[in-house]
Amino acid sequence: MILASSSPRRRELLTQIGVHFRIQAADIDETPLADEGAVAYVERMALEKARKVAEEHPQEVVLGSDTSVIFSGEILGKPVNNREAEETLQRLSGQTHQVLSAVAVVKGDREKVISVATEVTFRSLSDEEIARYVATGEPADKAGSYGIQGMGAILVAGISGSYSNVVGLPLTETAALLNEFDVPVWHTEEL
Ligand SMILES: Cc1cn([C@H]2C[C@H](O)[C@@H](COP(=O)(O)OP(=O)(O)OP(=O)(O)O)O2)c(=O)[nH]c1=O
Repeated sequence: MILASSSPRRRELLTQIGVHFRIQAADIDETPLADEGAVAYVERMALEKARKVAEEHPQEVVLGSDTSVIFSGEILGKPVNNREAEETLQRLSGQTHQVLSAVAVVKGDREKVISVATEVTFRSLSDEEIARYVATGEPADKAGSYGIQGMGAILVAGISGSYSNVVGLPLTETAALLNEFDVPVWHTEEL
């Protein structure tokens, strides 16, 4: 199968569950449509990434995914610069937000997409701490301007739901989806 992603996190997560794959990143326009809801947006992104690669490889199973942070009805993607990363973290400080990841699997004309939501609560962060965190560079390529798997772990007071979903790929649901397309995962084959 092919992972249609440039994200090192997704590569690690998929490896973690014993899936054999190769990588072909799909570059797509990630602009939300006017009035597009958060679930519709992440599912469309995941599908477009998977479809783009599947068109070139009609016989193969292709997985695409997208992760966004949702806070007070707004879709927060990756920050465009450090200033925006700081503003995002100031907004999320002391609050609960949703991390929404969609996973799309496409093989030829057959396609399926699911999405999973995880609630993440941040403790209160000082402006100084936010500035120090942004200066590490970690927020730059991450939805919501943080990485729970990295230094960002200590910004988090707690989560409700799937952890891997926050990092970029909900593993329980991904394994079930791959199973439907007959892609082996560790518990379906000898490693
Ligand atoms: C909230 C959060 C996001 N992220 C990352 C996961 C995703 O890689 C990224 C969201 O951007 P995405 O656009 O979902 O993915 P990507 O551009 O990194 O890779 P591709 O489109 O090629 O698949 O944010 C973390 O790594 N940790 C976190 O805690």
